[in-house]
Amino acid sequence: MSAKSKRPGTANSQTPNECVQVVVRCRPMSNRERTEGSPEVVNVYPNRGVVELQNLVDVNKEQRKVFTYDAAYDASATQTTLYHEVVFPLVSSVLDGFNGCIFAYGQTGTGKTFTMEGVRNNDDLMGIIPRTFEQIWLHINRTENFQFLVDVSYLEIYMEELRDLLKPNSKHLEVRERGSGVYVPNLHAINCKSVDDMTNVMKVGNKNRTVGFTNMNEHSSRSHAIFMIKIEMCDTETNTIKVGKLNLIDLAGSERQSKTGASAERLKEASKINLALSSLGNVISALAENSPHVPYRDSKLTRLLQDSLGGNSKTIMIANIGPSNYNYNETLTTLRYAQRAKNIQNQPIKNEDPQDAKLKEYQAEIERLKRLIAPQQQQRTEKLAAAAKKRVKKPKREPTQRELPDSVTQEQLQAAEDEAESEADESEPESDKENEAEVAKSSEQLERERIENAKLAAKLAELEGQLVRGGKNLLDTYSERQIELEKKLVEIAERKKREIEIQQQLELQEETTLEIRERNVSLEQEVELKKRKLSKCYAKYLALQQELNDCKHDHNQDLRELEMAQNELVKELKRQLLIIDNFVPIEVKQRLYTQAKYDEEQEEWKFASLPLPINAGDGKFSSRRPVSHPQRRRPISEYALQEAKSSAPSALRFKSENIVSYELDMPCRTTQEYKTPKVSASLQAVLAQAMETGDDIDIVDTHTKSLRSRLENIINGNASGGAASTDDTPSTEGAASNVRTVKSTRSGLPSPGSALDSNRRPTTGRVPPKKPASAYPKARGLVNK
Ligand SMILES: Nc1ncnc2c1ncn2[C@@H]1O[C@H](COP(=O)(O)OP(=O)(O)OP(=O)(O)O)[C@@H](O)[C@H]1O
Repeated sequence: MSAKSKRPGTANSQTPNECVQVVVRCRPMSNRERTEGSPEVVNVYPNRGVVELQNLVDVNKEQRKVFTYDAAYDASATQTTLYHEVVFPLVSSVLDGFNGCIFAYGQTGTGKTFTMEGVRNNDDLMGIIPRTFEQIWLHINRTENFQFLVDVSYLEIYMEELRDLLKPNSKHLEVRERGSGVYVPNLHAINCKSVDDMTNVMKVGNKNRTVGFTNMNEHSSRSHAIFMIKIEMCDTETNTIKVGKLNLIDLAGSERQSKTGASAERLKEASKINLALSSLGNVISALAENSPHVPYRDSKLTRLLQDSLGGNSKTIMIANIGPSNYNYNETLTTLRYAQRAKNIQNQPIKNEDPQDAKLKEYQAEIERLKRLIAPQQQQRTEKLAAAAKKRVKKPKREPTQRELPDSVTQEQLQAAEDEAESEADESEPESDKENEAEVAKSSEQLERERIENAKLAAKLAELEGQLVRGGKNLLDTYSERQIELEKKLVEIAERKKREIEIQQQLELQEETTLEIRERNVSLEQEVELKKRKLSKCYAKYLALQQELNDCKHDHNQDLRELEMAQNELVKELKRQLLIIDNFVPIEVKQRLYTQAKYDEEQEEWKFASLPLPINAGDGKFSSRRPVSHPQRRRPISEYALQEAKSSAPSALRFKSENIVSYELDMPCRTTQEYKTPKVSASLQAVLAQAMETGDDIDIVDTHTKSLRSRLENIINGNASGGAASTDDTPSTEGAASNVRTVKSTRSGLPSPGSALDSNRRPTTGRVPPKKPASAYPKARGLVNK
């Protein structure tokens, strides 16, 4: 059944939802535990409702577990304290027409039976059940203008079977459900009229209860026992009825086979007990988690507890635990279940004017019987009178024994008979045989009616006897002082309960305050941290901005320097080109152009060595040097490069190709010192025009183009008389570009006629994609002669 779909009560008033009240009770150390030297691991703080469990089993786990409950009792708590503080208010509610349930839960041998029943014939050690008897009858005896009907049943669930403890041989019992809740049809109920009646019922039931011996407990309950008290109350002034039901449950203890030393039979019992308890645990969990499905139907126990857990009852769970480390795991399980049970919400209802109240039935029956008896008595009296008149001679009749239990009715009857007889005596009619027969006949009829009447009266007396009139024996039961004492105890209990609640609230508030304070502290720290981060970031930002400005400044400076360098280079280039074109003989120029080669690796122009004559083997020298791999450059190692640069004698072999680096024997001088020729005015104008570059050289393409074209013009003009360009010989334009000795990456200026000569260094400073290989390894500067 769903926890949300609460069963409606029958004409009852509903109170707000109420959580299951959970109380933990820790028993003292047993003798066995003491002798075995098992340490105590449970600390109870009764004024805060707190239980602390120390973990000595697994050092890796949390050392202390703290649980908070509605109330917690240590070994020193007395039965009286527990009753007045926990149970008394609940029983008062039951006497006000509510359903109530108290159940003791826990491991075997932790004191469930001790808590519920206590020690017999010992006022101090008396448990909850006998104390409720006293409270109930004290209430009944105090309450005037009320009629009470108190019925008691006692049953047990043994091996998942319901057994009537008051009628052990009764047939198979079942749990049923109806509008007002779960019930057990055919369960024997005994009407009680006093504390003694109830105590006797309990004793009879306990005698029939299944108890066994285990290692953990000498008198271990092997069944779940449920003592049911039903109190029907009728206000005789308003004629309203209310019903209170109280279930007092002593569960069998959960146990471990290894610890209890269970025999085959005990094992079977234990498995059933554990099954029912685990289904109770499942129900508690499902209710605590507000699950849509609550598995009440998994066991008889949970079906019977359906109203008490998540139903219409006020419920108290007493979780019994032991203090010893030996039972650490079981104690932890019990405490956890108890913690969960705290979240179960019930919807208690007040059973007012229920349709199925026995008291109502009884009252109706009594009325009916009274109505039946009264006219019959009247008739009888009249008949007796008439018969007496007719009687001539009064026959002396022995008075029959009155079976009527009701003294009032008997007196009335006696008076009527006496009256009739005296009347008959006074009139003294004459005896007549006919009359005598008639009288005898009517006497017989009267006798029959009288017997019938007596039966009805007996039934009436029995019904009336079951009903107890309230406020009768108050002074017999308790003195005024005792009542006063009782009230004070309840007051104290109430105050203590409030104290615990306040203490718990205080602790909660302290925790919250601490949390807030911690949060505040952490927020302040966070702010401080963020401030520091922010100032760091700002400093970084300023530094970066400065860096950016510096970079910009440097960049501009570099740019200016580069422009200046470029200008210088262009000027130099122009100068050199002019010199070459005007003063270097064409053949030399051609040779230089042919030999000039751009070294990609060293990024500079170099003169390729002239091919040496090679001995072909036949005594003749071949002009061509054999190529190990045609059309490929001979690889030059880093070592070779280094050696070529050094002046060591061993380095000669690496310099072999660079003929330019050899010192030549200077020929005898055949020329004269150069004297500046007299340049004609027109030539000077041409030179001046050629050297004219302006202060700032624009590196934009158009400008470069114009410059280039001007240079080309100069070169072409000067070289027009030289050798004509062929496919095999580089053109003059190509030669002009080959003269460059500056690193073109630095100048950034594209060489003139770059489109015509593949040997020229590309304008971008990068090697252009290779063209299809020609017949000669141009890359090495080799040309067909
Ligand atoms: N609070 C207590 N003060 C003193 N003795 C106690 C207390 N609780 C339990 N005991 C003792 O511990 C023993 C076991 O208690 P009890 O039989 O009530 O356990 P139980 O939980 O009902 O066990 P089981 O589940 O096996 O029936 C008994 O001898 C009982 O007197």
